[in-house]
Amino acid sequence: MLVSWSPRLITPKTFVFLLVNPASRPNASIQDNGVKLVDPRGDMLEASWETYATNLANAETTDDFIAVIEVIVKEHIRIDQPANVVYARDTRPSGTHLVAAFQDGLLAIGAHGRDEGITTTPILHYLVRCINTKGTNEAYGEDSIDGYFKKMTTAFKKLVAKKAKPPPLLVDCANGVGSIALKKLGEYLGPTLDLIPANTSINTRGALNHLCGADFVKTNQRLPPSLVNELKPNQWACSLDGDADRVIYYYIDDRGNFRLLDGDKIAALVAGFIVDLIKGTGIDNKEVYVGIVQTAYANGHSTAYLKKRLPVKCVPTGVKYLHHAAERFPIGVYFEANGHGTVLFSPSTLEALKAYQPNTPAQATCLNYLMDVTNLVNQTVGDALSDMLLVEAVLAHKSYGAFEWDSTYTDLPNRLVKVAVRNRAEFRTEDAERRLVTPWGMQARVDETVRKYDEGRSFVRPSGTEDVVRVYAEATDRAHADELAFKIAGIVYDDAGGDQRTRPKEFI
Ligand SMILES: CC(=O)N[C@H]1[C@@H](OP(=O)(O)O)O[C@H](CO)[C@@H](O)[C@@H]1O
Repeated sequence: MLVSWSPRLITPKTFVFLLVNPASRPNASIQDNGVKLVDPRGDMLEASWETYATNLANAETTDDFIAVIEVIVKEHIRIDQPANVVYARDTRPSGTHLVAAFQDGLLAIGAHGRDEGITTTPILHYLVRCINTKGTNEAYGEDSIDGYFKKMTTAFKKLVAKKAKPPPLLVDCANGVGSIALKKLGEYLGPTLDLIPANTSINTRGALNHLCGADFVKTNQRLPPSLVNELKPNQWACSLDGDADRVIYYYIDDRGNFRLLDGDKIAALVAGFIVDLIKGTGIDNKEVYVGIVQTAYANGHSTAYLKKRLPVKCVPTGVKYLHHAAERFPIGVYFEANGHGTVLFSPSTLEALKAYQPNTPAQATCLNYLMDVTNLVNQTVGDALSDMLLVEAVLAHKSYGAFEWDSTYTDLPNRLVKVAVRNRAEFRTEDAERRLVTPWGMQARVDETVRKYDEGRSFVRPSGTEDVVRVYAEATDRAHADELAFKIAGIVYDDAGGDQRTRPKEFI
């Protein structure tokens, strides 16, 4: 619904009465002095009529309207001052035009802009957190790109100081902005870790993510062709994605097989390390513990492995869901199987760790390492470079190679396919996207098919980023996982397919 609203014609209170229908938005209630909202996490947000009056002339829809209020109130935004916007771009040629248009927009509304040039998504998130927390007791760091690299590499160097030097690391930069950041990272790391960049053609049109990058490796479950003659057996390597917010590891085993070490494997490795450090500190505080957040795409064996050891929560696909769920744990480790994730330490956990007095030198060492981990991880968003250093630090601590890490648990073979359908809005899900509500009857057919496969699991969900429906399937062996995915995709296609380009025999 589009609503144009002029504050001169209608009072904000009437506006809210008109738009916030308590029946459709049971989490909003009209009060004498303003509006009360309860966000999905149960936080109570309040806003006075004055706040509405001064700010909401630009809100066009009910959802915009509510979202604006929620952010203003929750983040204590000073609405009487001009906005301060930090921006940057990636390496795509379209970036220059987009930035120019964006700068015009800033000028038009009288906002201050700070141009950070070409940099990664996670670095931009880092800068915003630093600016917003400056001078508070949650100050995150120095608000500069140098500050980002210094914070992360100082922590990494402390973590690995007494460990054997890790072997040189081959890093596929997806021909994206990660290659610029990786070079800089190498300068800050010095001799601590040798990084060997691959796929760094940032000026070649069409090269971004082409036959390389985290998504290529995860989806195709094979090496980027450019690394085929580079990677030696048992040497591990990693791939960043185009804006360097995800990372995937892999290696070639003794028998020449490609082995993926994806976001689930990273979560298991990192969570195990943090749990060991907490135990090592001797801290006797039931409120300091690790929880895991995954999506339905997490491999069934990773979920089983983790559930035996830690609380595990499954949320819908998308980092916003994972991040918020992880904030609810004292230490929340969240990773999508595709390699996007990080670790969040709650403010009270950080306070407890800072206040804790260890009793032995060994406990003090563990506590220091834990604090180094809090500085190494980018707690604002998934960050390929920070996650990569974290993995390298954990491997160095555990004296693990790729094989030992891979042996934590064995992945179930799995297959992800996509189906173009008439209208993906027909697909509605529940239970963190693991079950279909509509089209009516489809879930029952999926269940009936899945039952025929040992350790079979499959789910169907509409993509949030592409006009397709995704089908995921896993089973005890490769042929069965492929067959199950193919059969479920067939069910989807028969009931709702509409595009001849994705007939079942062509599913990818
Ligand atoms: C199966 C898969 O990898 N889905 C991706 C993809 O979402 P879809 O909603 O599946 O299109 O893009 C998201 C944004 O990058 C990412 O968070 C998510 O993991």
